[in-house]
Amino acid sequence: MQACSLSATNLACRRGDRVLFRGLGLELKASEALHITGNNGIGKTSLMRILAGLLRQFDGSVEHSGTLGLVDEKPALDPQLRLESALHFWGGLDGCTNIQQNCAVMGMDTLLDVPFRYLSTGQCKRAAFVRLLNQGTDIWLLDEPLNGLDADGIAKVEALIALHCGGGGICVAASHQSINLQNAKTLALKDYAA
Ligand SMILES: Nc1ncnc2c1ncn2[C@@H]1O[C@H](COP(=O)(O)OP(=O)(O)OP(=O)(O)O)[C@@H](O)[C@H]1O
Repeated sequence: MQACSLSATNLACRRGDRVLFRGLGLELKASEALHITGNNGIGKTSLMRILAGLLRQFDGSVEHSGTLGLVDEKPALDPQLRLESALHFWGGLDGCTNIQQNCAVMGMDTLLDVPFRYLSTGQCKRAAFVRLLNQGTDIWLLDEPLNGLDADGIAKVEALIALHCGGGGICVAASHQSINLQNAKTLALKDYAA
């Protein structure tokens, strides 16, 4: 993995007529993790989408080196396809050769024949993490990564994050839930509320 970094300077976000936050800065280097906290509607998803380059900030700048992978509520897996085929569509583009192995890591290897649309909420979240593993990106942006997961799923995701950061990756997780992120910094979005 290349040495990665992620920083944001003086960020502001506006949705519709409302400025949600302003003056937000963060700086992460290889092996670091950040937990972004805040109540419903404060702007966590908006911030994650800005960091991912999917939403334009109102002010400020974001810089990164290394590849980005986002896990959110929309895993972009084709609901009409069997899980295996849906994963292979993206896996082919990502050049991933160990899709089966990543499915096993998330406990999804017995569900490969099931159409994606039939998966439960927690199974969809696990599939989203399989996709993230398949991508092999340096910087993980995780929006509510534990939503829908049972205790086993939570333990698996927390272990994956620890492994990712231990190997030089960066993880930013936005959640109102507590997450066991080793040595993580915390950013309370309310401190930047406009
Ligand atoms: N396209 C949009 N136009 C106008 N307002 C929007 C738009 N998208 C989101 N918002 C508003 O921006 C605010 C922040 O939404 P966001 O999803 O970022 O919050 P959040 O902290 O992730 O919330 P939650 O914890 O409930 O997931 C909300 O009040 C939401 O209604």
